[in-house]
Amino acid sequence: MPSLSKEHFDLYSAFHVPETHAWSSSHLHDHPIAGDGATIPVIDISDPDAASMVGGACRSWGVFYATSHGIPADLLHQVESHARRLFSLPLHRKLQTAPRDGSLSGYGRPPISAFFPKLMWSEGFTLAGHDDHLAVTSQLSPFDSLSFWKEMKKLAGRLFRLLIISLGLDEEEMGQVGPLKELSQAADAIQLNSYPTCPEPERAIGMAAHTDSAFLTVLHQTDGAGGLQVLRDQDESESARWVDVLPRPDCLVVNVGDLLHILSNGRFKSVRHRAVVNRADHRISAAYFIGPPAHMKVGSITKLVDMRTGPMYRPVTWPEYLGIRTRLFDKALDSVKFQEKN
Ligand SMILES: C=C1C[C@]23C[C@H]1CC[C@H]2[C@@]12CCC[C@@](C)(C(=O)O1)[C@H]2[C@@H]3C(=O)O
Ligand SMILES: O=C(O)CCC(=O)C(=O)O
Ligand SMILES: [Fe+2]
Repeated sequence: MPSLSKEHFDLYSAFHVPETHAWSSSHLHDHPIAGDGATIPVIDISDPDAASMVGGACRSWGVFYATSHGIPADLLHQVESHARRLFSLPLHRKLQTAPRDGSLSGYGRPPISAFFPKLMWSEGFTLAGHDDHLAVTSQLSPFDSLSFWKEMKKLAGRLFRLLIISLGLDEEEMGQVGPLKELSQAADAIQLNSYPTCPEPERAIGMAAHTDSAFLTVLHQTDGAGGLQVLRDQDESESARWVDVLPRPDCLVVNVGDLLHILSNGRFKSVRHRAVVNRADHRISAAYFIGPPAHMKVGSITKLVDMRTGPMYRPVTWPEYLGIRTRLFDKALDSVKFQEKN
């Protein structure tokens, strides 16, 4: 019997998927898996035409691969080995950094675990800011992550600017988004995810289907079998399908979050995604989330609002939105929507 600490099943020594981690087929097979036809956009973000390509991908897919992203390969490698070291520690050591007194930061299950009757085949470190990154991981696996946080924030600022340009906004039309332009004042967080190999991957899920709440998520994943899938529901003619987001060399995965969907008055799609597991490959991912400063209310950019129908969503701050999601999860976005005007 694999070792069981008081509340954590040891995923690393499991010979089967226990009932606690066994998901129903109806949940896991809610949509078919797309054939290899579906191709997620791969965008060179230093291309002169990058703004319209990034804008187009975020409208239709809500996700794309970014190349020429400028994050040094050895920095990504360092973060990956830092994460592997963290996750390879004994469970009781990792549990010492479990989130305490209301903080989000620390080792454990992703916050969305609370919404599901079954446990996911993954573990994670949630880091709500660089200071938390230091506080949580310094006694476990010292790593100076500051340059990673800085580089990811700079990249996120580049991507955000491309999106704003693609919306055709000029300075004053930026309105309250103005100070956000370079995202220098933005708030950010990192989620390190570990998906151990699974003896019965068809019965488990690494990370259940969700949308991210922030403006943008920039994700680095280890090479190998992959596991991230995005839901492509392009049009009525075909049912929605899960599309694999396989690891690609020199590519980071960028996806739109709920708050960018709100800011763009619904133009950019907050893509639903999940992570499946496999028998052979212990997968790690590092997701960087960037959003508005904690006190800033985010509503639809005025220029994008059709004056007849008014804005789609009411303004919320990121913390407010996380609170709404804690209560309503998948219904969070609908709960901040102004009722459809008939
Ligand atoms: C700043 C963030 C963003 C969070 C909450 C908080 C810290 C942890 C992030 C995640 C990481 C795992 C999926 C998710 C859905 C989750 O449960 O925790 C993310 C969530 C969000 O994107 O809303
Ligand atoms: O590990 C992945 O590929 C997805 C992780 C994710 O969706 C998240 O951390 O929000
Ligand atoms: Fe996510």
